[in-house]
Amino acid sequence: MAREKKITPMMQQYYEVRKTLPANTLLLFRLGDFYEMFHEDAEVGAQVLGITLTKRSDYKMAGIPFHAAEQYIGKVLKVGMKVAICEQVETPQAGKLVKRALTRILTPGTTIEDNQLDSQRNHYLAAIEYDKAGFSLAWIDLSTGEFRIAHDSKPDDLLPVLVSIDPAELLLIEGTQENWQKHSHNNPVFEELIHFANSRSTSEQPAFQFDCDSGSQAVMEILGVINLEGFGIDKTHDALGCAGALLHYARETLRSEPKNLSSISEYSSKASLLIDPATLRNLEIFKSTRGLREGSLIEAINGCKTAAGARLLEQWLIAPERDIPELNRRLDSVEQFFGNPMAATELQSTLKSVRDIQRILSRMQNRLRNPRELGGVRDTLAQIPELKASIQEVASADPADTNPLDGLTNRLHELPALTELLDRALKEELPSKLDDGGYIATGYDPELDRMLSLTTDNKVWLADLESGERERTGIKNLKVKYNGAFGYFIEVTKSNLSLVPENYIRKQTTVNAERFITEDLKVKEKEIFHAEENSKRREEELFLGLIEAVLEESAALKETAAALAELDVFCGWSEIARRWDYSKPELNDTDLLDIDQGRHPVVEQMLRKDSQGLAGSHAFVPNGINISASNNQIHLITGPNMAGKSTFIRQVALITLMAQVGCWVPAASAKIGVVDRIFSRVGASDDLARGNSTFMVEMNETANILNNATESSLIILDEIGRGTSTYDGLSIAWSVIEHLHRDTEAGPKTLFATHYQELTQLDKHLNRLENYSVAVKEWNDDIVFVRQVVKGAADRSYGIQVARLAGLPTPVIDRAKEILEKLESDDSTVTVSSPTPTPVAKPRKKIKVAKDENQLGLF
Ligand SMILES: Nc1ncnc2c1ncn2[C@@H]1O[C@H](COP(=O)(O)OP(=O)(O)OP(=O)(O)O)[C@@H](O)[C@H]1O
Repeated sequence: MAREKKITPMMQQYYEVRKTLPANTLLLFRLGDFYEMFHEDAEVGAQVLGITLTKRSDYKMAGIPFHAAEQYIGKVLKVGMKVAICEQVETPQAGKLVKRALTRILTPGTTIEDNQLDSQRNHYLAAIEYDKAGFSLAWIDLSTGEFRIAHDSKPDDLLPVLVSIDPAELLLIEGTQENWQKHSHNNPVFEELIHFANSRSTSEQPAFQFDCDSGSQAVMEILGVINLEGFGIDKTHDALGCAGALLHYARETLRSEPKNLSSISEYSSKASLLIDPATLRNLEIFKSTRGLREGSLIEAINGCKTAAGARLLEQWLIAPERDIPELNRRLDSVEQFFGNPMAATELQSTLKSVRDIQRILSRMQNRLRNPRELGGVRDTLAQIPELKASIQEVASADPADTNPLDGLTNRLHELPALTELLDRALKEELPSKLDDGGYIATGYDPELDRMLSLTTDNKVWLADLESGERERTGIKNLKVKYNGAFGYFIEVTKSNLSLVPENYIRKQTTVNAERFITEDLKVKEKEIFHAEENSKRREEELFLGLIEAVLEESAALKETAAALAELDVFCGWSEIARRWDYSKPELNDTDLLDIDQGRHPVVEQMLRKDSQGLAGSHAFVPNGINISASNNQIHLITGPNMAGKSTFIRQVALITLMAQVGCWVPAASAKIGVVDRIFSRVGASDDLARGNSTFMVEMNETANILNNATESSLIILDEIGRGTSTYDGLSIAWSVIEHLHRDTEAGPKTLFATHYQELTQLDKHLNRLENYSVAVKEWNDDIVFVRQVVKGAADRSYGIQVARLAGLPTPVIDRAKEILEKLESDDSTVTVSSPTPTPVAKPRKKIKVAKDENQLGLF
């Protein structure tokens, strides 16, 4: 029989904690100066962190030094796992098991530590519930205190915001993912949700945690209110269940209430410009198709100098507006800085010294405090008077009575008493760790000064002791030293031992020397330890007092931080507008989109970069558009490959979006009738990983557009139908256009780029369709791209010329020309001449318009 193994009390303690943890969690168990992992955790941890796996008696172990823990924890969170921290919560005593407790569970969505967050991006934890009542959503950023909910009967209307917030972690009711899988067959919403959940850390929680009543109660409790009317939210709001689940999870992981939540707000899809997930990807709003920030719209229009500014810009892009007064406030604010470049530049350079108050405050409220961040509050407050004065300079240049910047200035609080206190209390240079001590300025607290002078006196006493003893004993290299194990001692080298006086008490022998203490030194040592302990305790007390003083002003500080972020976005936008020659768009509620000399914000910057800042042959060619839902609703755009069709239709969508976040636009002028949605079907975004063929994706996206577009929407469609056979594709493209045109007075504004020449005939039949083309010049059988959008259809497609430009071998080009000629002459008997295969598609025939019925016939 196997001998029963004895478990040590410490390991017993370990197992007790381990069994309470959620799945996918590594337990870091504090043992002295190390966090240790045991058993399976050690194996996983060693692999994820690249550290050594060791074996002690019969279990595996892996450890990390406690002072370097943060960077290791960051690595674990990055792979989507959680980390539980079990700390020693009392001073260890020899022979006694030290008390330990779980102090924190760090998860990808709830971490608030500085070096585990991307300072430029919001960091959300989201909860979703999708049932018969509709789609509910709540999200929270624990690092800033932002807390929002949303409910919609149509999930399509909330997918845009869900995908845009891109949460680090997702909470779902137990069994949800299995349920989604069951319903996913040919249902794009479920497919999108499954893909969304699979691409981030997801935790399924018991259904009771999503209960609406208890959620509502929990939200009111945490915000300290008896109803939610003050936030414009009904107590029975369907998404309060999700909000409750978030709070429950936050409490579990922080091991205490989140203390930095002071408000909750509702996101309404009705008040926002909605951009469905496919369009967000296609238009490369938050990242390029290669998955990078570089090449995205957000990168092109980010001129922020502070992290909080960059995060606000992201928030505005997450929920673009339809509210014209709010958009005008932003556009007007940019104008103020645009007109005063000197002041704007000055403001921007001052903003560089502003610290991230939103996140610092959130950490302070949740017990993560350090002297350097406290100093950050001081340094930021010190900038406020100067910032206010600079804004006033800008604002006073405007003779109007009310200035768009007034509201912003009023939200910047100088807090003179707090500023003075922090100035007086803190040293200039501050440590990042509380334990390091030495952060309170001399003269702030007489008590601390007295304790510190004792320590200084003691150091003098020790120095005096060394020189005095050297003289008294005649031992020239006698030293007074200190180490952690023995405290203070006198060290004498072996060669001088004969000179050691009688009152020295031998303590330790080393290879070359003997160590001694004396009665006096022992007494002094006690005094020194006592004084150091006292001064450290006193310093921490004072630190807590200062934290209290900051937290008392948390509401004003929060408001100031938010205003600073706005200021940063406006200044950044004004600088971009100047640098790239943007103009202020005029927003209205008509059905018109009128852009004069528009440019693509990202391609324009890329071209300039490629030409190392020089204009000329690499300069972007501007193009305008005038399109309205009730007049010329559909623009059919033809033109050769590479001519610039996709770029043009995308730039129209991007300019509209930019105007609806309040940013100036790359155009000579723009009048934008506010749109409710932007849809796109652009490019071939293969989705094989999600089990869909290219054509299936194209049709899913098209179906979504046809089902959800309204007269106030903007649609850009690029080569619909090209993923299938010519006739099928043409027929689909044709009927899509007919459907969008509708028999009514107006329809969604649509830009339709195509290579199907046949469709250009549709203008004879559909009175709100106009033909446009991107012009090229022909020169000796070659083509030159001029990138200009002109009225009228393109006469031919020039595919073969473009293929030659791309470097296709000459024999292939010559043979292609031969085949094309035969096909165009309606001769279906193309001679087979190896190695070029016979074309499989039937030759294309011309479209005829059946004159008498006003109907189109294909054959
Ligand atoms: N207005 C413009 N000014 C300068 N360069 C442009 C402009 N429009 C497009 N380009 C350049 O031309 C390239 C091709 O443009 P785009 O992809 O829009 O062509 P396309 O007509 O849609 O081609 P295809 O039909 O093959 O998809 C772009 O990558 C861009 O670099």
